[in-house]
Amino acid sequence: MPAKIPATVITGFLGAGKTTLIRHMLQNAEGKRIALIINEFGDLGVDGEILRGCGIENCADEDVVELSNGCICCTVADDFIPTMEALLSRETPPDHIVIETSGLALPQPLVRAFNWPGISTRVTVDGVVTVVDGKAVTEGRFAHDVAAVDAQRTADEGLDHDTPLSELFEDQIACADMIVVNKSDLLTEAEAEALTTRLKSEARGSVQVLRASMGALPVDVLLGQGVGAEADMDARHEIHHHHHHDDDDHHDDDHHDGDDHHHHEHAHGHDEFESFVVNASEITDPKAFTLHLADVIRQHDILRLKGFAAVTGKPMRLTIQAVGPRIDSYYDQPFGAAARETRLVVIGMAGLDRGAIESALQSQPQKAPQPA
Ligand SMILES: Nc1nc2c(ncn2[C@@H]2O[C@H](COP(=O)(O)OP(=O)(O)OP(=O)(O)O)[C@@H](O)[C@H]2O)c(=O)[nH]1
Repeated sequence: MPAKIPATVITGFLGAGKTTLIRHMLQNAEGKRIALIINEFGDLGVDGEILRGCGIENCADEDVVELSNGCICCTVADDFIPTMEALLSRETPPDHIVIETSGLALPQPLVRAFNWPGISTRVTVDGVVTVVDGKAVTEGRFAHDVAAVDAQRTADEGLDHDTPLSELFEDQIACADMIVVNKSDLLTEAEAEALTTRLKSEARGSVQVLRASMGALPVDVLLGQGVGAEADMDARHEIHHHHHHDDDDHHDDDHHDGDDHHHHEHAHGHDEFESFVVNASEITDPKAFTLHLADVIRQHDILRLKGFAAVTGKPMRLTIQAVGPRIDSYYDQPFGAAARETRLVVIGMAGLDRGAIESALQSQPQKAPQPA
């Protein structure tokens, strides 16, 4: 029997830097044939576009597979398993499979899926890498400390108080074989130390915690962990229970039958989020536009905004990435055959004011204020 193909699961909250880390890995893969499976939240395939557009030699377009349904933990059977089977039955199967989960996915159901008949004999989970936005967590956004997050939420009447942000984060930590404290460039030495110590204490015992900037870690460190995570799920319990639990003791597990126990524990956190795509015309002033975006993000509590903008007079598309209040933008490649338009995916907690956000993003901001 041929050796099992190793698969690495890359998880981490929205905007932590999963795509950036994968891009770096592909650029440094040195001939290793890596197939990528991407599961994005929202229908704009930005991560797939970024990775496909990277022009990396080892990364042929056909090696980037996007799962069509938003949520990997609900669509394992319909979407993920067939995708894996198709990959495995290729004439030249990949040396390694890397799966990028959506920033809102729980990794546990995905890892469990590797125990499926027909999959378990051919693939094994080499390791689960959880990418953490070091800056955001240090600032207390989607932190572990549920009490602190809840206190913050309760203090801010504009926020829904009963949300699974911190649960998702903790589940992603609980499932990790390796935790990457990314965005270290934005942290002081002391902050990086403190966060590393804290994550080590929250994670399972054997877990490595590594710092990185722009996901730059040696490929040999990321891949080849050889853990076999799918056989070790008991150690990776989802540590959180139904998120209504605190409010209502009658929601305890006991009235659910055993089979749906795990399902119940997941509490379908992702239903609490929504995403949509906004199309807009060309923008004339990218600087003014990003300032305007920052306002819209703040005003509407948008968690993540990403996509491409067409800028008048520029043949290249402007990639825009916002994680909370921080916005990056850069020209990445010509539009080519794609329509010259601005397309942005917006992700936030359910209840976003879609109409208001759409019209705000579609309105052209005034010229950027001149520096004094
Ligand atoms: N300063 C800094 N920015 C980073 C770093 N890593 C990623 N970023 C930026 O953070 C933003 C989000 O990075 P992505 O790699 O798209 O994050 P992701 O986890 O794939 O995001 P989702 O797929 O939306 O969950 C981008 O603008 C990146 O350029 C880092 O180490 N330092």
